[in-house]
Amino acid sequence: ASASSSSTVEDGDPLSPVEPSDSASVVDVNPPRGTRDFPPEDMRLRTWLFDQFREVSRIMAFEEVDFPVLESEALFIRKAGEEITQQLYNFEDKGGRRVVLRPEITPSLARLVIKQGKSVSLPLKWFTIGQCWRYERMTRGRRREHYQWNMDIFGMPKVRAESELLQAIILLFERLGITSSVVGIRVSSRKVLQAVLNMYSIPEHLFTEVCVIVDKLGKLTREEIEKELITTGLSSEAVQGIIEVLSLKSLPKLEEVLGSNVEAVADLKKLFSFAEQYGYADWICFDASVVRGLAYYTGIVFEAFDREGKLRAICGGGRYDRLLSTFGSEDIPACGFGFGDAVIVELLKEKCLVPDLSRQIDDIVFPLDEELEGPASSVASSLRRKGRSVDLVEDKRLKWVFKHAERINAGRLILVGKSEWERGMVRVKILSTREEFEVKAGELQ
Ligand SMILES: OCc1cccc(Br)n1
Repeated sequence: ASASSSSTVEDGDPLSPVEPSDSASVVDVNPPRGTRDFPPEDMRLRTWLFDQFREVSRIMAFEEVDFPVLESEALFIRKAGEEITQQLYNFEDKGGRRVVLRPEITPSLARLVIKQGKSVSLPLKWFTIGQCWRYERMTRGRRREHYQWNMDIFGMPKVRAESELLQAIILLFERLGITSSVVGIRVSSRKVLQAVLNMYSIPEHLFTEVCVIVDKLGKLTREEIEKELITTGLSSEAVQGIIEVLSLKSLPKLEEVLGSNVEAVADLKKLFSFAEQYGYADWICFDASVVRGLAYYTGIVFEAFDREGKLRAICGGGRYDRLLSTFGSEDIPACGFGFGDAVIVELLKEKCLVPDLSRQIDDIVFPLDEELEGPASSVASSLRRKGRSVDLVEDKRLKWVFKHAERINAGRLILVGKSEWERGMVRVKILSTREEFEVKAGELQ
């Protein structure tokens, strides 16, 4: 979205007139609306979280990939009325190209799989962690960017793919100290809705639109959902039938309603039986109301939620077997999820599960006066070349240095003093034990 030249832009916040740089007023030091800075403490938490994402991806034998945040707008033009495509952060670049800051990562994955063509051996298991954007009117004060961990499997048509992705999500929760009593994962299949629409002979072309509407169950009232469904042309009998089936939370009941030979039932039964074997059955539950809001899902869908119901979905995903053909390529069965960096942090903070991530520095090197700044450089350099983290401090009073050592949890204080240096020595203080001794500068480890 580009800022207009008039006094306000479409999201209502008045544009401050651009001040000449020599004016008294300071530039606005806040990041753009809806975006975040990551000062060191926040960055340590983000890095720790992303390290957990990476470690689970490694354990699951996935390969890391990456894509530009900037993508062609064409990758995201879909007609199903999804929120994500109605909030595209789109603009025209200086070459007249229609581009976006990507709102999700799956289409980029699909694009690369198509581009790689026959050179990739299937199944392929790829993951990435990347920033995603939306242009949302700030009236709702929601963020415009977040980071998403995505794991996707291409070329695995059976529910093994969904079972693998569920294990990845559950391994992540367990690494964070979250148990199945705190978080659950609702699982269903869009084939449930497909079967219901078939029961009412509803035309295929309405399927995606109906999915996007019923995904708002829980956000809109039942009446609003029914009204939107009727608007798409469904009979009130069909609407009632859909709402009734989507309120089911028992797989045996679903089997009663749809019959045993419906693909949705077979898939879900297989998935729940695998879950027992993986040992994560207590994490997942069948809930027919789960459809997820992305147009391209075609099968099993799932979303993780906090059992207290205070937060938005923690992550979500599903099968999308026909995405590639929407880009003009031959379809490859695929399945994946997106896991955002914001809701999970809210949950960790609420459950006091954020680990101690304070700074840890091995050594502080401090010259006791100016003429020792050179020798302090060689002491610091030799320790760093041995892989130790060293904070080289000067022009400070010793009192400040001790305070600083505490602040950054330094292991040792290496004091470079004149009399010691003349004897080829430095003074070492172990900060945890207050133990102090001299060491030959050349033998410092
Ligand atoms: O999950 C929807 C979404 C997409 C892009 C950016 C943000 Br914040 N949220």
